[in-house]
Amino acid sequence: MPNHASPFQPADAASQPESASPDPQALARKAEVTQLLKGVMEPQLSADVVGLGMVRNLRVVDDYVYLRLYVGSHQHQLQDRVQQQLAGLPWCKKVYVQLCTISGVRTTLAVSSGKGGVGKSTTAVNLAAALTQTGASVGLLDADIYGPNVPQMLGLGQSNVQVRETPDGQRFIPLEAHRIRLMSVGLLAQSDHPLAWRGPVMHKILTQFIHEVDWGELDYLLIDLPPGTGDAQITIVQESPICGVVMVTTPQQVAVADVRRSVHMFRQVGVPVLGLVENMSYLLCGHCGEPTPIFGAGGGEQIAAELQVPLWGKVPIDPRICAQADAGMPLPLQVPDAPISQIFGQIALGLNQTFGQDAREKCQPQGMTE
Ligand SMILES: Nc1ncnc2c1ncn2[C@@H]1O[C@H](COP(=O)(O)OP(=O)(O)OP(=O)(O)O)[C@@H](O)[C@H]1O
Repeated sequence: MPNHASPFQPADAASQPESASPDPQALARKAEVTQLLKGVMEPQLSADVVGLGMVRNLRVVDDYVYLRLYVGSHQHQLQDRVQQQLAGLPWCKKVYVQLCTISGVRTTLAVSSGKGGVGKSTTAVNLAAALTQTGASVGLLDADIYGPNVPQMLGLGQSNVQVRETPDGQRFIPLEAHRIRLMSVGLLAQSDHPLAWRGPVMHKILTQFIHEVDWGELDYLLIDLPPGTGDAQITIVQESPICGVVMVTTPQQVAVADVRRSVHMFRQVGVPVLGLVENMSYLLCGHCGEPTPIFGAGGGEQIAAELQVPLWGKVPIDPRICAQADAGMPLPLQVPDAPISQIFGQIALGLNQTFGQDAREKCQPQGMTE
């Protein structure tokens, strides 16, 4: 069972990069605000809003405080709590709290990797499938502009995106396969053509994708990020209420440096990295069952220990993964007792203990349910 007991590392909104040259008074006030915000607890997660990475872009300009609060659809009350907590600041004329949320979505998680081709989309799809098997409602946003393969992996390769007019403007309607709701940047492009977007266009399209999809009610939204730490990842991370990252790597030593960079990027913006999945850890011999470490060994353990991120699972190489991806059927749904299905099942249960129904029941008075 993955260790989800304490997935949140201490984060300090005051330590985020300053955009302007630091003014000592503003810095002192920002530290004061951060300290106060550490007193605002999220009851289900038993952690404060700063440690959870919910407070970002905190700025103090003269006597005014500005911040963004990244929350799930069930956590809007934290906006009032933050306002109340900061109401007593003697020097503060007004606190502006911008609520950043995705309508209907409780928990947004990112699936990320330091480099391409390590199995990030495979992890996202199989984890989404494993989560649906726990009874959760799950959406998958394929934001990998370099290789948007998720529609194919769910058997939705050539589908068209429908748009609905709403009083709040246009909304994309997600596709659905195997009880997973899906939206993908790949569905915007002609097949076989690259998504050749320059910076501002890419920023606009990704932002639209995050905010203009009509997901309905979701327990989990998984975002399959593009690999690395470039513009696209930063846009997505800044625009979405990601409350944690699942980091995917391979056992190879060369993958470790990329993971390190990626983890530091998330920590810099205050987003907690919850766990590490080491993919392609070994090949199980079809005859004798002997594991062979094709891509080296030890990378996952090394980076997990160094960065203090729990290693949630070591996923073997299994040819059925490729076959099921081509067939559009996630392995946990087709072969629930395959080792890979079991590993993702355990990770899904662990996530539910932290974010799901299990955790909600724990923090409610006896006998009450939502
Ligand atoms: N554990 C595994 N066993 C066998 N094949 C795997 C495994 N994990 C991934 N693959 C295969 O490796 C290839 C790359 O996987 P995937 O597309 O998930 O990687 P990615 O990190 O998302 O890549 P990209 O950065 O290009 O989006 C795919 O063909 C996939 O089916």
